[in-house]
Amino acid sequence: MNRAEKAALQLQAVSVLRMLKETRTYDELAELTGLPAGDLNRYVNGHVLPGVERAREVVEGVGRDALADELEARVRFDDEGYVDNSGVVFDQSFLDLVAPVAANTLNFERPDVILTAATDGITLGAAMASYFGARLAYAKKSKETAVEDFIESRQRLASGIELTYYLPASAIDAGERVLVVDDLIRSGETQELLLDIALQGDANIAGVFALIAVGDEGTNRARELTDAPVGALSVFE
Ligand SMILES: O=P(O)(O)OC[C@H]1O[C@H](OP(=O)(O)OP(=O)(O)O)[C@H](O)[C@@H]1O
Ligand SMILES: Nc1ncnc2[nH]cnc12
Repeated sequence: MNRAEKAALQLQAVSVLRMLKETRTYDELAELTGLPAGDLNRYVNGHVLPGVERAREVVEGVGRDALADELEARVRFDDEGYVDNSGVVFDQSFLDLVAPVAANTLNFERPDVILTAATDGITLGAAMASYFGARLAYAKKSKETAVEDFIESRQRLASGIELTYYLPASAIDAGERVLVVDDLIRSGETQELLLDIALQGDANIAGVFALIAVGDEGTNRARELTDAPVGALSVFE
C-alpha cells in the first residue's frame, strides 16, 4: 500500500465512524468497534487520524456489517419480491462508503475501468471509480448518439424478451482490468452481458460486485464465467 492509499483508507475509516456515530453514543461506538471512546471522539472530530491497522479493522470489519445493516434497512420488497432500492442508489454518500468495504473484503485487483449497466448501476459505479481512481463506463440498452463503434451483447432472457446492451467501443482498451458492478444481481443475465462486453473488448476481468444479490443464482452464474472474485454486500433470499 502506498502513502496515498493508506491516507485514503484512514479517511474512509473516519467516514465510516461518522456514519455510525449518527445513531450512537461514543460508548456504544466503543462497544461496537472495540476502540476507546476517547480515541473515537478524536477521530470523529477530525483531530487525529486512526492508524492504518485500526482504519483497516474499522473499514473491513465493522464497516461491512454496519453497511449491510444499513442497506437492509433501506431496501423494500414488494409483494412479488421485487426490490425498491432507490433509498440506496440515490444516496451517493452511502455508496462512497461501500466502495472501500467492497474493495477490501473481496480483494479485487486494482481496476482500470468500472463497467456497469444503465441505469441503476451508475451511482455505485461512480463511487467505485472514484475510490479506485478508475474510469467509469456504462453499457446502455440503446445506442448513444454520434458514437460510431459499439461493443454489443445480446441475450434472450428466460422471459423470452431479447435484451441488448451497447457500450461505446472506445470505453475499454485491450488488456485493461475491468471490474463489473451493479446495484442488484438476480438472474445474473445483466452481469453475463457485461462480462461478455468486457471480454469482447479484450479486457481482463478484475471481479464482479453487486450491492444486493437476490438469491445465489446470479452470483453463481458470474462465478462460472470468471475466476476473479465475485460478491455482494448483502444477499437477500
Ligand atoms: O441479475 P438480473 O436478473 O439481470 O437483474 C439485475 C439487473 O436488473 C436491474 O436493472 P433493470 O434492467 O431493471 O434496469 P434499470 O437499471 O434501468 O432499472 C438491475 O439494475 C440490474 O442491472
Ligand atoms: N428491482 C428488482 N428487484 C428484483 N429483481 C429484479 N430484477 C431486475 N430488477 C429487479
